[in-house]
Amino acid sequence: MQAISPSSPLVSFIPIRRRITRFAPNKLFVHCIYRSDSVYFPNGVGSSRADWQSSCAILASKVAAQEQPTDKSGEDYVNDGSTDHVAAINGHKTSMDLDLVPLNKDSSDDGNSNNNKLMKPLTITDLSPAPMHGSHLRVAYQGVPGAYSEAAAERAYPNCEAIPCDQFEVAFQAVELWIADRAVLPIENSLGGSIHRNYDLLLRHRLHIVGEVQLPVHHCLLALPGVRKEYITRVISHPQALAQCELTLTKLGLNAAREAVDDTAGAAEYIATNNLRDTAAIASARAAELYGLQILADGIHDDSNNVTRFVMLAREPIIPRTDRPFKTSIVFAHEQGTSVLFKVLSAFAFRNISLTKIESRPRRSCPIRLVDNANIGTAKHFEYMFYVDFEASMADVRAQNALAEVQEFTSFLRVLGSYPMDMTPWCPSSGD
Ligand SMILES: O=C(O)C(=O)C[C@]1(C(=O)O)C=C[C@@H](O)C=C1
Repeated sequence: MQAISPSSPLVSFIPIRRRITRFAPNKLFVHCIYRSDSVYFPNGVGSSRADWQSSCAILASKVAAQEQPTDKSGEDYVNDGSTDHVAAINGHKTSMDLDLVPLNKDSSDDGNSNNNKLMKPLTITDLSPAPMHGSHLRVAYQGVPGAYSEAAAERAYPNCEAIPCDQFEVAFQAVELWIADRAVLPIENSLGGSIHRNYDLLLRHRLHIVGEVQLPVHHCLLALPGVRKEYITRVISHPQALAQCELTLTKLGLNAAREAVDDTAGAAEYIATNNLRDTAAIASARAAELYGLQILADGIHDDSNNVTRFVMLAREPIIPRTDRPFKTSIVFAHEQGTSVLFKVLSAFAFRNISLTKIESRPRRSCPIRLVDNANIGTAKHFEYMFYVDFEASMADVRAQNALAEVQEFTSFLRVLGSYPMDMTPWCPSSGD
């Protein structure tokens, strides 16, 4: 496949995706992305943004406020206060594209009302759509086409319209503003660990976790066609991808500096756009194909069990069930910090509820607690928010009782979501 470079335009002005980027407070811009002879690279290393994209719509806050849908699903809308509601994108009313229950419009539209066509009553399935129904859903992810997050969005919601966003924060806002229906974002990786930014954003925003996807991640070392390993002086990729390939990069004997960029596919795109013959990217085989790069080394992650867990986010929670394995994610804090941790965790242990993950993050509203002891001095304790995932549904009475107890020991408690566990058969990464 041809590289995208100034001398070899691939396809001129064929819209391939919408990409969302945040330019200014209170305004979100949705861009039609055009693949022309130069390629946009987010926030990075020598971008040529203007050449590659053209603005399709400016979503002004006043228009949005007038047209904001007033149906039930909009009532609970909450955002962080930094952005306004948006109701129309490129002429489409955003609420119409959601997977809400379809209404029979025949009787009111043409005057030939057909009284036999009565609306079907709502069922529990309408209220709690299965998370795998992806068609017509617009799903925000961070990165550019070819990113693992795009693959995760498509796995979570097959046939969805995957919408690239340049930052995690933008993906959250896209859902809050009804530009997207869901977001699919990485939360932890089996080798690289937690994606802390998304833990912090879960707390700052009001979206609900409605599902999870565990994606085997198969990394390749990519470079321009004809480039040999010996020419490489720099390897660029997402920090997580660099961490996941750290040992293998050393074993390959590359004498190369490592540089972090926004996403793996963006790294591949950047090399292609700027015709860099001394730089390699860590990215997927699909990114190699999309941006016309060759695979210098295949499967360079340090362990074949390289899996990233993504969470699926929505404006509304799903109704928890007990007929299949569910997981629940909570976040809590206490003025006495770590001293209550044992009591909180014992609420789950006594009920035989397994914890699958525990993470702590700085408590930014009061990061330090001072304890004065006149004789000895002042102890400075760091304060944390604790995130816990446990294996039970909120419909399970054991989980309800455990949380009632946890509430007694904490000053802050929020359920981030109760959602079906990813139970797809184990299939370690073997090439994408
Ligand atoms: O850069 C990408 O391709 C991403 O989708 C991001 C991301 C991450 O944030 O962890 C996702 C999966 C891999 O673990 C590496 C990078």
